Amino acid sequence: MSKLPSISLRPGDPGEVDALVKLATTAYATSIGKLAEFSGREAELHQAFKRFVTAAVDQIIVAEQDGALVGFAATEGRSDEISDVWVEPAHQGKGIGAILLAACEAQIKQWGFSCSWLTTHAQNTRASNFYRVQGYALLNVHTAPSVSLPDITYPKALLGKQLSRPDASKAASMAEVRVGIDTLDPMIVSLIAERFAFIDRAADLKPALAMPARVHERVEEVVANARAQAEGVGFDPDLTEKLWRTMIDLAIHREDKKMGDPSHEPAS
Ligand SMILES: C=C(O[C@@H]1C=C(C(=O)O)C=C[C@H]1O)C(=O)O
Repeated sequence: MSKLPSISLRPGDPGEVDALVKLATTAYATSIGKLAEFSGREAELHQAFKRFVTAAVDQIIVAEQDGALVGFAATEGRSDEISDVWVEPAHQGKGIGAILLAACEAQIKQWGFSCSWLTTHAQNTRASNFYRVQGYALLNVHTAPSVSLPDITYPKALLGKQLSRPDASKAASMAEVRVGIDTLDPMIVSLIAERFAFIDRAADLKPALAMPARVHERVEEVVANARAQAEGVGFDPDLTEKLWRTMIDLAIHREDKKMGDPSHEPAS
């Protein structure tokens, strides 16, 4: 059985400014630093991080694993913007970023905001995928200066997440109804996109297993699960079944198309 990482969070300490700056500059070099024109500017970047960490150290949330500093995150003052999430490269992919992000979101919610937002380099696909999985929706892509070195501009993705959802029973006007719907739809679309990524993987894997696109027993199992889930939350199971059968038909159609397409290269 694999050992779960024992991550603990605590506020930053003024005595560890240099260690935090080192962590951030190392993580930066392997992400944004590879995408934007920062070469030859390492010393200035180091200074910029040092100024930021020194000024904000008590607002920084530090992650430790077995006593070692493995990451940190920060909000832009007491605001709804998450300005920094850095994880030591050797410790990336272990869920530390998700823990740090959730800690920032909990603070933002506590301060009374209903959304959190952040920017990342638009071509930093690893970061974008991470934030998408954590529930962030892409709001726009715009060109803006680097916070650390403002003479350098690069395409930034603005990502946002709804931290608390509108309550339908409290919507008093059609305008509020529509705000509620417009808040939920981006989340639903993100989840559908994630679900269909698994459908695409099924189309990759099924040919080698001689499995057809439509597996009747599995379809019935998925529909039964959705009906049970609907009943559990007090929603109409028949309506849920209709929605799910339509979605599954679309999924099977997509699998069939991919599997029959001679240009489709199944992943090994
Ligand atoms: C993903 C699969 O392919 C199809 C799609 C399904 C779905 O959308 O959940 C369920 C059954 C399958 O026929 C699968 O076989 O599990």
